[in-house]
Amino acid sequence: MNVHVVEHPLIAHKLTMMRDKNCNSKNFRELLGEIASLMTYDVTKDWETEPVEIETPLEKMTGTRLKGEVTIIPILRAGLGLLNGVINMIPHAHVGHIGLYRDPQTHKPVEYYCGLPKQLDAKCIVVDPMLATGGSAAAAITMLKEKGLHNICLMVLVAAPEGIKVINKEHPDVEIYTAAIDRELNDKAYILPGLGDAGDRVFGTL
Ligand SMILES: O=P(O)(O)OC[C@H]1O[C@H](OP(=O)(O)OP(=O)(O)O)[C@H](O)[C@@H]1O
Ligand SMILES: O=c1cc[nH]c(=O)[nH]1
Ligand SMILES: [Mg+2]
Repeated sequence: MNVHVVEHPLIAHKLTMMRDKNCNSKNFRELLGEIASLMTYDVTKDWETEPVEIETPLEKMTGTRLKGEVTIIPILRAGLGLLNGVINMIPHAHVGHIGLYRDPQTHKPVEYYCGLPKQLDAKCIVVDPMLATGGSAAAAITMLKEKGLHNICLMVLVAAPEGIKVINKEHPDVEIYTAAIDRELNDKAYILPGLGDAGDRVFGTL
């Protein structure tokens, strides 16, 4: 399976605080951003670098910088909750937006926005806290590929086994990074134990 569970005591601690139904929107947002920054460390750990000539205050040296362009793509709305945490770590990244919501009856994603930077060779990190049925992330990745973006990974906070299977089947080239793999989906396609509706908790629309 193409899935990495990013295991770290700080991530586990913060995610548990977020799952608690008494965690308010302010704390939920802050914790989500902090976990996104911590996860970025793992997502980028094998990224290619290149040498760069610089001058310290004392002498010239050959340093290291990330090679190539980077684009972060939050899936609206909830994906916006991860954006700042990732871009704080990669401040030169471009940002694209994909707007999708799940139809409450069919649980299928409905597209309402797609705005992407032009850098087609960029490494893309698609971010969304929840991978439930996998429909939204799979549709977002298909949209990126149709626009010519092919170097794609997916960062989520909580994944259901069902969603992981869908991404692995429809997009076997895409590595998934998640802070946790939960048990299952309920009959409304919510993740159990999960953390509820991530968008509502980020934006206080409960
Ligand atoms: O894997 P799936 O079954 O597609 O479910 C996951 C999607 O559902 C949530 O978005 P939602 O539709 O609630 O939109 P929102 O972010 O605007 O709240 C979540 O943020 C994912 O995008
Ligand atoms: O558990 C879930 C499933 C889909 N979307 C959410 O925000 N939460
Ligand atoms: Mg939602």
